[in-house]
Amino acid sequence: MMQPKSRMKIVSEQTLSNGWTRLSSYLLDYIDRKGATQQLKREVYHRTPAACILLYDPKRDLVVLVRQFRLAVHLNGDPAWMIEVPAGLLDDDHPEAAIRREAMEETGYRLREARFLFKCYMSPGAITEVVHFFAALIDTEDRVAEGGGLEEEHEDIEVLEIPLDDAARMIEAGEIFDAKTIMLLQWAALNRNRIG
Ligand SMILES: Nc1nc2c(ncn2[C@@H]2O[C@H](COP(=O)(O)OP(=O)(O)O[C@H]3O[C@H](CO)[C@@H](O)[C@H](O)[C@@H]3O)[C@@H](O)[C@H]2O)c(=O)[nH]1
Ligand SMILES: [Mg+2]
Repeated sequence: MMQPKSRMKIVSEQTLSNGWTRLSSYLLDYIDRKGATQQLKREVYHRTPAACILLYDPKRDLVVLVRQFRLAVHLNGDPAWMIEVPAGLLDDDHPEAAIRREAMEETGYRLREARFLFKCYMSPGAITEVVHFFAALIDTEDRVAEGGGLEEEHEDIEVLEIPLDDAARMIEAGEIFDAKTIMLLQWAALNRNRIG
């Protein structure tokens, strides 16, 4: 069998846009499974890595979620003050350091242990972004600040504390419709007895 690397060669890359994130267009020589060479054009959005976290309080049996405005969701005509797990870009930090920082900035919770679960590509057809998933147990006394996001970045983040069962129902009701959030809530439901 042909090695995957020799089946694909990047012929050219052109930057289409270089704003907040770079978007580029590639030409590839690609050898398909039958051995025929195809020239493919692919556009890629170069997003940097990110991390997200399930914050679960076993005593109160609740999760800490955040609500903020998401323009892309608004443009699709969906309710745009989206409920999500805390998340953020790594900004060159190690994933665990980054998620500790984001949890504090967004929710005011200082994490004790943060457990790495898995990493995922959320949209591998076009976006380089890989998201590192974490879970942490929290308690009321771990909330040492208000959260709400960084003023200098104009973040306007509402902190929500929602019983895990209610959050699960909100997925079914279409009130929670962010992929990373659904994945972590389902992980919590599957592992409730082991994490509590
Ligand atoms: N100026 C400018 N600022 C931006 C732009 N896009 C985002 N920002 C700012 O960049 C910061 C990003 O905040 P983070 O907490 O680091 O990231 P996030 O937006 O929560 O991202 C997480 O969720 C996204 C949606 O699920 C994910 O796409 C992302 O990878 C990550 O998981 C915010 O202050 C936001 O306002 C932009 O185009 N221009
Ligand atoms: Mg964020």
